[in-house]
Amino acid sequence: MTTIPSSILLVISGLAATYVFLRFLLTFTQDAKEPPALETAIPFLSPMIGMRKKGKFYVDLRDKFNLPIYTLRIPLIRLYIINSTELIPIAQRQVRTLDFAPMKAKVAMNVMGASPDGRKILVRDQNGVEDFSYAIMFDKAIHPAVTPGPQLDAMNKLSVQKVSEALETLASQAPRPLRLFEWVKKEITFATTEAVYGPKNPFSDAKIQEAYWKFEPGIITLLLDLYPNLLARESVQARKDIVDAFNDYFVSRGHEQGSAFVQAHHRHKIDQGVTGKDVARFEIGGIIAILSNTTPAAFWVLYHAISDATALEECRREIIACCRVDGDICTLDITEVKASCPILLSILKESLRFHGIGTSVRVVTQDHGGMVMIPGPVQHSSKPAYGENVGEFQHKRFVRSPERKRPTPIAFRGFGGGSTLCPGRHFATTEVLTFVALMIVRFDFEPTKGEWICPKTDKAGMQGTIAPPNEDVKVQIAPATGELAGKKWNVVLSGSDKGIELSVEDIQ
Ligand code: HEM
Repeated sequence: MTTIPSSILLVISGLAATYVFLRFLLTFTQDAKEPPALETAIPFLSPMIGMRKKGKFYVDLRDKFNLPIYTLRIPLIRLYIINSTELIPIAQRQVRTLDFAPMKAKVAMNVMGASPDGRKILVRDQNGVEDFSYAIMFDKAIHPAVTPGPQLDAMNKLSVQKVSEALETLASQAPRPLRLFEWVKKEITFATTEAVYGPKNPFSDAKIQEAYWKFEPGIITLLLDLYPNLLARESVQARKDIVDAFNDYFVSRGHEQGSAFVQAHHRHKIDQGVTGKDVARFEIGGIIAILSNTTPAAFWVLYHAISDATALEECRREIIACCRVDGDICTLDITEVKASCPILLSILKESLRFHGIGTSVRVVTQDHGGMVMIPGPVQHSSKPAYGENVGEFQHKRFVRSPERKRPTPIAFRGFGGGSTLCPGRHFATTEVLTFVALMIVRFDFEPTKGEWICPKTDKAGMQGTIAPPNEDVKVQIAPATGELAGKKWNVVLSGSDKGIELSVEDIQ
């Protein structure tokens, strides 16, 4: 008979004792008033392992346990995860009990690399607002510049012009092959930053664009402060290059020729006492906000508009209906596109739903502390909210029609919601719609592989709210044939003081 060596027996009994202790700890430290704690295989540790699956982890837990809200216990912190769509507005209304400002301060300190003085500004109470007043006052400071009205129109007009110029250049090169994501990334980064930063835009230097895409993958390592100088060296160096370029920009007063948005952000920094190179460091947060989601969003909206023949035909038809032809000149007013192209807008929202990976996070400032999380993928895969075909990309899902059940608006988290609702949504949407509308009326597309194969997204990091594709899509583009072939394009934005419905907050 074989016997088990005593050392192995010792390890097994040690593990069993640890397991019993952890289970005991979980049960006896869980308050009856808290949402139920999930019975995970190894208390405290299993959730940490599961989180590697990112958004899918929370979707799997929703499907397995079917709870409206639950507690996940990981070492040192409680996470309260909201599944129920109805609970979202209730949680979002508790603006200071469930507060994003402390989290934003942490992001700002670590990711932007604030100096010791800058760190103090991020956490302090200024003018009696309360702690973290920098973050709390930020939204108010930039609000007029990004809300529908003349200031936003001015920034939108510049972005429309830059997108239109990029497509003019592309038209002069077509037919040609294109690596779609690489190209979209480059052109959208340029158009967006030109519109925001103006004629002295630091991103007009290709090296600074490259630096941003080197910086981005290290954001989470920087945020968690996981030895970034060792584990995210490339990112730290790239951040330094961006900060140097933006320091030159602010010192030479480049922002004074930029958008109302960059000016409002700059004024906020100065009013809060930010000085020296921190003015440039604090811009890093703004750069992440404007670039990280806009580029994958533009890619996916374009991809889904051109890779489905029916969607392409229907979308083209509604855009062509907005074109005014006068001799050789075809004029397209983007304000009309926004108002009269419901299929294109639906593809945009469906792309954000289908490829959305963002989670809204709030810090609990009372009782046991911890964090409340609203994972976007849980809402975006909800059958009660979207119906049985929730797993499919439906290009007309968001088009209002008597034949179709309207998706529950609260369950659309493409732009987040509540106090952290994306303030740049109207700007970003105008740019993406302009870009895709022009692409599909001006060009024809053939996948180089002979068929459209939708890239997977499971390699996406956690820094953005829309997953970029794992690999690029190669296409052959050619000038579009048809009634508008050979026309000269005049793209305008006549202006609007009304936004379009992009989140439930826009409806209320
Ligand atoms: C299609 C492109 C974009 C998408 C999908 C998007 C989405 C989002 C989401 C999901 C959030 C976080 C919401 C939350 O945590 O609940 C957010 C925050 C933010 N976005 Fe956007 N965004 C886009 C483009 C932009 C642009 C172009 C700007 C600037 C002009 C911008 C400015 C911001 C800012 C400043 C925040 C932080 C808000 C806060 O925490 O107070 N975004 N965005």
